[in-house]
Formats: sequence, C-alpha cells, structure tokens
Amino acid sequence: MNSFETIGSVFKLQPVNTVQMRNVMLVGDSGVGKTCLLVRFKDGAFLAGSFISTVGIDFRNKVMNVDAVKVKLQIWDTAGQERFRSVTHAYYRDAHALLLLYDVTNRASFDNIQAWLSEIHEYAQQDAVLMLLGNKADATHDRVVKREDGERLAKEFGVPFMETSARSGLNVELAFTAVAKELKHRSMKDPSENFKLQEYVNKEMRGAGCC
Ligand SMILES: Nc1nc2c(ncn2[C@@H]2O[C@H](COP(=O)(O)OP(=O)(O)OP(=O)(O)O)[C@@H](O)[C@H]2O)c(=O)[nH]1
Repeated sequence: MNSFETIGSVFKLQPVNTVQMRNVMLVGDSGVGKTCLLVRFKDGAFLAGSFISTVGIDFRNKVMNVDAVKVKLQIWDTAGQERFRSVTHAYYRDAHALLLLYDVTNRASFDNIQAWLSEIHEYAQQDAVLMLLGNKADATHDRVVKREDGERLAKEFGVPFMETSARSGLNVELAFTAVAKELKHRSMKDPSENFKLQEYVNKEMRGAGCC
C-alpha cells in the first residue's frame, strides 16, 4: 500500500512503512568522538589510532528498522573545530535531529555545552529533536565529568541524556534508535502511538541498570 506525500508542489510515492530521509547532525567540540560514534553506529567498529579531525562536514546514510518501519537516516558528522563553524551553521536549518556530544574526559567540552545549545537555538529548527551525549564513558581512569553532572545539565535544559562509548559501543545503537523512534513517531503522526523520547530513554537506561 502506498500513500501520497507532498514535497513542495510535487507528489511523490512513499511506501507507508518507510519514513522519508531524516537528517541527524552530530555536533560538539573537536575530539569529543563524533566521527567515532558514527563509525561505531554505521560499521560496528572503533576507529583506533591517531585522531584525524573532520574537515567541514561528512555524510553517512543508514536505514534503521523501527517497529517494522524503515527510517532512513542521513547522518552529518560536523567538524568541531572553530574555524569550520560557518560551514556547519548552514546545515542546522535542515537538521531534523541533533546529537550534541561532550567528552567525559574533557571538562572544557562539557563547559562548552551551553554555548553549543545557544548555537543550536539560534540556527536549528525549534522543533528539531535534541539529545545530549556524554561520550568516552569507557575511559574510567581519565573521567573528569561525572554522569550526574551530565544528568543535571540535561535536566536543566530539558533534553534527554545518556552516556555513550564509541570504543565499547555502550548506548550507541540506543542513542540512534531513540532518535529514529522519535522521528518515525513525528513522521507517521499515528495517534494510537504515544511515544515520548525522554520516557523511552529513561526506561531503557533503567533497564540497562543505570540511574
Ligand atoms: N576512549 C575513547 N576514545 C574515543 C571515543 N570516541 C572517540 N575517541 C577518541 O577520541 C579522538 C577523537 O575522536 P573523533 O571521533 O575523531 O572526534 P570528533 O569529535 O569527530 O573530532 P572533530 O572531527 O575534530 O570534530 C580519537 O583519538 C578517538 O580514538 C570513546 O568512546 N572512547
């Protein structure tokens, strides 16, 4: 069965069990692990070795199966370096979801989250899905940002939060699944389904023995 979907003034056939491509943008300071998170999610591997900073922006596509619905994600891996900021500003407007990362071993990357949030509020769509991720949770010896600090900040700004690790894979699939579920829910507008991103994340984190 097919439904008609309007794109501008053009009608395009879209199977009902497929959600149109959604853009997910990864943002945060340089070195927090955006590229590694994406590679872990896409390829199930960890990019060990020397750190090569992203130049401008990179794209990867992934189709997720969410409750028997295909959700096509185009994931934008942005450069965290200040000098590329004007390039990334141009992409915010078309992002349906943003994953904002800090590095639990880097206090400055956590302190900069408020500045990132201001930037997101300035450039992104008001209704874009937003989630805060404290990455490198595997690096227990080098940790300088407590999980509770991340939780507190996320609560203050009303955004869902979880810690992740691109190295171990902790919560990587879950973070993208949560976003994909929310995007699917918004896109399908199914009144019988009462999906709440924050509740889903909280439930999954409790199920994983966290918090
Ligand atoms: N221990 C640990 N190291 C990580 C993790 N994720 C990334 N790293 C390391 O952190 C460094 C930076 O990772 P990237 O993914 O390139 O960082 P980025 O945020 O994409 O950086 P920019 O492209 O400059 O914005 C690399 O040396 C990675 O190996 C993680 O989950 N745990």
